Amino acid sequence: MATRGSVTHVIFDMDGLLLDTEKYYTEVQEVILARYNKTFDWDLKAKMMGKKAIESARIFVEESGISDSLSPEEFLVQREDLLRTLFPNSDMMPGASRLIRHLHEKGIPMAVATGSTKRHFELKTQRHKEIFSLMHHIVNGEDPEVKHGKPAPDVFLAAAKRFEGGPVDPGSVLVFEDAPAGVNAGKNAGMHVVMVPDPRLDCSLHDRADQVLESLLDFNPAEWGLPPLEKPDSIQQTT
Ligand SMILES: O=P(O)(O)OC[C@H](O)CO
Ligand SMILES: [Mg+2]
Repeated sequence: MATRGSVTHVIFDMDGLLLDTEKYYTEVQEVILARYNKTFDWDLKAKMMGKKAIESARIFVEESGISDSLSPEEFLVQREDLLRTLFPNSDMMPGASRLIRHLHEKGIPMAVATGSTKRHFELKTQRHKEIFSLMHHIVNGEDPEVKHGKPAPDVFLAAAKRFEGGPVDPGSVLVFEDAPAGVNAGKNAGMHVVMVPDPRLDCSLHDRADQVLESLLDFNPAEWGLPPLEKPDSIQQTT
């Protein structure tokens, strides 16, 4: 089979890609905007997702036209209480556990590169410690090497550096992302990017991805020169 590239290492985004957590941000942001008689839409969502908290907070108050009433810092305080009650319920996205277990079994080194804070990472993953323990390392948005959030390449370059024998050549890394800013970050780092976007995201925001999939269940490792799934057509497991 002709492959798209010779991939040796994999870096996963977390929110909206491995974990079904973007819905919590959406829900909470809808609640906050409703307090100002405004509605939250997918144009605004697309601009915020994947970014560091303070960066997305600035976009939120400015683009929704409430910056005279609510500062980015105040928004984060309001959001925090609501998010903290929701994050411990986080579920894995379909196909995430299956793919991670497969790549781990085959000895492919994996990492997570998230814009999320360390504290939020702990809350979101508390029910999924075993699966996240299969990652060689995790880089979060508060890491000192991540000077700029996605779409800057910092978080992916930091993750590529920390593999055994690193830094890994970006051309050998496959990134999985759900957010436009995250796809741009992976491409800005010189890596291959598979995008698994929410279907509500405008298709024009898929442009820079090397491959766009509806679900991680549709990913075919062999296409990227990675060890093939044993029985890709008969696997019933969805998580
Ligand atoms: O998608 P991630 O994992 O980089 O997380 C970013 C924010 O926490 C949520 O959009
Ligand atoms: Mg994401």
